[in-house]
Amino acid sequence: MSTTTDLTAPGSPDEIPDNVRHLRPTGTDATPGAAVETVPVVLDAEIVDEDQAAVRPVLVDSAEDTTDDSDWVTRLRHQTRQPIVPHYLSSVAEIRQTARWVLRHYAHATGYHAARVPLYLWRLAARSPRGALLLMAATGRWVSDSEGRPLRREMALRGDAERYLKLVAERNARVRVRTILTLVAGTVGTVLLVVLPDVAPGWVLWLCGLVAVSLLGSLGSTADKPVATRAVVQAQAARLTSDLVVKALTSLSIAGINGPMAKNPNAIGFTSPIHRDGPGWRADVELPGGVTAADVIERRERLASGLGRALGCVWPEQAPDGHPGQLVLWVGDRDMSKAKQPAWPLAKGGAIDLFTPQPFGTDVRGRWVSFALMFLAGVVGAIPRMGKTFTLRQLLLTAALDPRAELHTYDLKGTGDLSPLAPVSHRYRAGDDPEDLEYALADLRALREEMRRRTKVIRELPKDLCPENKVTTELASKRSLRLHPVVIGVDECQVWFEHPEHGAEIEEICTDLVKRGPATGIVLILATQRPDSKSIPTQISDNAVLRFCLKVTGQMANDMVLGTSSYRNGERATQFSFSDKGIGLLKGVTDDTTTVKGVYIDGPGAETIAGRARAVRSAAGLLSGYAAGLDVEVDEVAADTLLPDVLTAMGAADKAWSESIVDRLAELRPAVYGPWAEQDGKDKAKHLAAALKPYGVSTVQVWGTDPGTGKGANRRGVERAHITNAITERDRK
Ligand SMILES: Nc1ncnc2c1ncn2[C@@H]1O[C@H](COP(=O)(O)OP(=O)(O)OP(=O)(O)O)[C@@H](O)[C@H]1O
Repeated sequence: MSTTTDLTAPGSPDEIPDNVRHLRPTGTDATPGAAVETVPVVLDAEIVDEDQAAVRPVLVDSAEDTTDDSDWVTRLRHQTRQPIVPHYLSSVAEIRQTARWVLRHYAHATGYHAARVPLYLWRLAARSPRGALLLMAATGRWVSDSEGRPLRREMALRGDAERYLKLVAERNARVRVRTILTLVAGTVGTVLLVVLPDVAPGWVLWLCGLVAVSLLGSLGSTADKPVATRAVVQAQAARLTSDLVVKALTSLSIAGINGPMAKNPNAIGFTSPIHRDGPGWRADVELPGGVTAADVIERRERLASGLGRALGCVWPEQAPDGHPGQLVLWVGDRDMSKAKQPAWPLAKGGAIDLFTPQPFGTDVRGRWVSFALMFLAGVVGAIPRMGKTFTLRQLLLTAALDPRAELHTYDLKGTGDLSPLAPVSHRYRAGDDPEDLEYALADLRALREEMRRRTKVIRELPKDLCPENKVTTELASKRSLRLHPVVIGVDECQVWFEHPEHGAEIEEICTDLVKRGPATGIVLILATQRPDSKSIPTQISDNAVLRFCLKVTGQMANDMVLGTSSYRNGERATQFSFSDKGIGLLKGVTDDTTTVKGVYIDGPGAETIAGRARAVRSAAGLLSGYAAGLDVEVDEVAADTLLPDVLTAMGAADKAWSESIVDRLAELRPAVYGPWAEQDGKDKAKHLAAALKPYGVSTVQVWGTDPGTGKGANRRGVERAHITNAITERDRK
């Protein structure tokens, strides 16, 4: 119900009732101690009706309001208009969701009580004797006018004979009338009891009996044992009041708050009344000048203590469009980490399109947060055991549900957390053994080549097919163009970047993929438990669009994942507790940085979803690579980079002996070409000739000088022009 408090009469601050706090218009510059123009608004009074709709408070102009017209207009401009249509009626989807919820709620309640009717009848029957006794006792007290007894005794004790006699006379008259009424009612009742069975139909008798038993049974029930139990148990969450918010904020020991509060109890302002917002309360707080929302966010734990709520219920945020001193405090009815999350919409259902937003997680208000996985590169960071791998796995499962997407899955921790994705991955490796690293490196090189090919294809496409010079869902569906989404997921990516031998090259390729990949349909998502500049090179983290930061312990790690200055701007993943598993700050893919809880999908759950994704791919003939049992050995993958490697090994020469090329190749990539170089000269040449054959390159006789003997000789070798022609031909295909 809305408030009925009358606030129309302005008065001095002393005259303002307790339940009124000063509402400071948004954007007011509030310097400590400065006279702040404020508007009283009812905050503590009940402002929410049963269906939790916020009702406009009664706003009253300040008594000192002598500002001129332009001030008045400015103030109006700064006011935030509340939506005319309540949130739950704001769109067809919301209306449908609300209607569905209401229907389901009442259907559940009806079913619950209907199933318990026999139990309720039994309870009523069992309690009716007690009810009958209580009714008789109450009737006896009423007839004997027992409520007047204390008064009569008082008069007798005082010796006030006149009043006593008056009271006794009144009592006698009352008792007489009530006795007659009781006798009449008793006689009518008895007659009805005797006569009714003969004259009334059976159902009337049953109905009368039922009504009598129900009434007596209800009378015989006690408050702690009601006849009907609750169909829906509501979480007991006390209402958030301005006093509570102010008390909690002053308990944070922030000098910038406590100082001004000592001088002016209204130093903390509210830019709009506290109201219901989803399953919780929202307070829009204007902090005293000099205090930022970040100062409060940093002390979330103490704030929760001050509010007397579980930590998982208290979510302070910097107001999205406000100044740094504006705080949005959302206090949920239930702990976010324990509240039941709705079922992930992608857990069931068919194929999806990665170019359209897909649900990722729920925000603190329990609403789905969605974004499209295409055109971004992502970084997921957290301290261990907070849900980083689960998040990456969920993102890769989302990708798997688009049958066109080619997955490259790397679990560098090697525990098999990403193994559910193996049946849908084009490339898959778990572990960080040297051969795993070689495999990944070869794949990355091939991906860079693929990205180059894609940029060329996109550049040459007609403008009407590719107006934005980037892949579209239509282009991705054209198999002949080979522009399908490529999603690379790497868990514990620091293993790659810190590798003493290949780290630099991997970093270089990943930076290229992060910068140029998204437009060509290549998405790279990196997860690390140690977000620092070594684990995720700055070049990469700076260019990532999607950022999801679960609990971290310091400013540096926070800014590594969320971007420079995020911590200073109040985006602090340090605020999460150890129980906030799967909860993090999501940045870059939604309008504002949002606290989001990812979906909990355990191993078997992930296998089921991946199984579904595989079935769709299989039906569409889109299983490839590892998933199709066609994974390649490191050597074969390396062949993809063989031609550019040979060019590098030849340096500026137009022709070179095969054995010299093999020796330089072995220096370039020992893990791949090292074994080739262990053979003698002729075998080295044969090995290279066999490797080049699939590319249509033949070796030729080349005149050169033996570095050992210094003598000239004719040996098998490679011509530079043959290699460059083969590269051109391969790219053209
Ligand atoms: N969205 C979620 N909701 C609830 N619990 C979750 C969620 N995500 C993860 N968890 C819990 O957190 C635990 C740790 O998750 P995960 O293995 O992803 O952490 P991690 O950060 O990758 O750890 P490590 O660094 O050791 O690999 C999981 O076992 C799971 O119980």
